[in-house]
Amino acid sequence: MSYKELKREVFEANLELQRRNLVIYTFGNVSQVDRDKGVVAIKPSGVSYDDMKPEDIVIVDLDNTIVEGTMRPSSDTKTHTHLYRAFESIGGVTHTHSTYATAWAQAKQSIPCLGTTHADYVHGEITCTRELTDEQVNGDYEEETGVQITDAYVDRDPKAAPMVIVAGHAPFTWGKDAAQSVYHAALLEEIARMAYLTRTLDPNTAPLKQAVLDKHYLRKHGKDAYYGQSK
Ligand SMILES: O=C(CO)[C@@H](O)[C@H](O)COP(=O)(O)O
Repeated sequence: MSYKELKREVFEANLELQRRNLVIYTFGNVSQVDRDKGVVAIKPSGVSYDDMKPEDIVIVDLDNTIVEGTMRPSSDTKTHTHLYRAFESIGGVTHTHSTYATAWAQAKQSIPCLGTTHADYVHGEITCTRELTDEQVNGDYEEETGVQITDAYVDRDPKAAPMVIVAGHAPFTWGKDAAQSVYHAALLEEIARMAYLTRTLDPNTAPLKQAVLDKHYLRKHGKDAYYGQSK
């Protein structure tokens, strides 16, 4: 894929964030990796979705050095590239501040699997990371945010749970490409909203039985399916 084609795909994926009401103003960002070229295309920092153009998308390498582009890459670039280096199966990353998923992140609570809608897409809870330590916050903050995410996946397949919420911050999702990472961000927001409303109706709602969770997840994705369909 040429840089121009990669930028176009990432540009369209970023616009989809706004179309799905997952962001306002300049919140959030989407990227996609080209592993053959060793580069990542990502949203420029601080640019509103209404003003953004395909040529504004910035190309960086996996060490965060700008390869092509005149604008500053997203402030979350180091988190994106950390995930690409750690999770070799992923091709796209999305970060939003969508309302319900961010509320669970601010409450520092993982989202339990309370129903089959959740189970169709995530094989278990949607994990909330540990809070960053003061040392991490005062260090390379964006890189350390990525570390908190990958630390939560030491014993977990990122394909089986392509969405996470960062304590005190907001969600990150991923997928086989930028478009699918946005699709997972939209699914996360809906699942987070359902879970919030469920627990509002009954704070003691028990998680879905494991047999039902397994049935729903595995019939859709199988054990080795690569994320399943994305539309
Ligand atoms: O997480 C944050 C801010 O907390 C970011 O997602 C901003 O909401 C968008 O930053 P840029 O991508 O425009 O630098």
